[in-house]
Amino acid sequence: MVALALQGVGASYGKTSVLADVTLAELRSGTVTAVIGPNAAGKSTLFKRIAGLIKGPGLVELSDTARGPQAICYMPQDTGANAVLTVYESVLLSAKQGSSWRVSDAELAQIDGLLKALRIDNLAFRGLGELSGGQRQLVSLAQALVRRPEVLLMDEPTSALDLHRQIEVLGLVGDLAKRDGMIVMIAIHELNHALRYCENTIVIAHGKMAASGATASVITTEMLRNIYRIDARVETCSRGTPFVVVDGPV
Ligand SMILES: Nc1ncnc2c1ncn2[C@@H]1O[C@H](COP(=O)(O)OP(=O)(O)OP(=O)(O)O)[C@@H](O)[C@H]1O
Repeated sequence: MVALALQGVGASYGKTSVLADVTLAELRSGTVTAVIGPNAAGKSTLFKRIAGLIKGPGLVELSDTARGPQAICYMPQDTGANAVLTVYESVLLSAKQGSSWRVSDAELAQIDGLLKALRIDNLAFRGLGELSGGQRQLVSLAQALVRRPEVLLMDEPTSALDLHRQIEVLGLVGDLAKRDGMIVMIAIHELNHALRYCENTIVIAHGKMAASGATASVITTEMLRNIYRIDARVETCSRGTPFVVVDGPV
């Protein structure tokens, strides 16, 4: 079991500060948290700061974990495809990051299972350079999930996927979070997915945390007006799922 908390976290690029004072009470194992907010708000920067890829003020506190920094995996928005590798090789390479090169049958079985779960097993021996954008995104997901991180930071992981694949992937990630006790944070623009798949939501706007808490308490008419500058309502469908109805710009 792992827990993650942030205290006064910030980040700069050169002399320009783009993120400041992000404080977050403990996120717990098995939970999925949406990170939402307008373009250029600082969502990816927050992930890079949590993953230790950039430095800055404040504290990223990870509870005792045997795996140290390896416990955190950041899946970036754009993953440069190494065209030389096949899908299978790239996932295997990711699984072996930071460990010995000996490959066990269990690890091969894990990769096979993951490719099947993501329905890309048919692509296993295709070169990464031959894939569509959505297929590449699914391979990036496999590369992240195969590492079995304790904290998984996913930057717009479904942006290139069709609607069927989007809900399949978000459902799978939620199931794996619960099964393996992962903390998952997902930067996502589709607010209906946040409402449906993420128990908690953080709003980042202008490099600051504007709100955080249970998703239903964060995605409100008031927040949509203040942060996104849209007139909108959160309604509940006949099956009980909340969704955003947009009336227009403010
Ligand atoms: N490597 C960089 N060097 C300088 N500035 C950067 C760099 N990366 C991002 N920025 C700037 O930092 C700010 C926050 O960017 P970030 O990528 O964190 O936003 P975001 O919320 O993830 O945006 P989006 O929803 O558009 O992906 C932006 O103003 C961006 O231009």
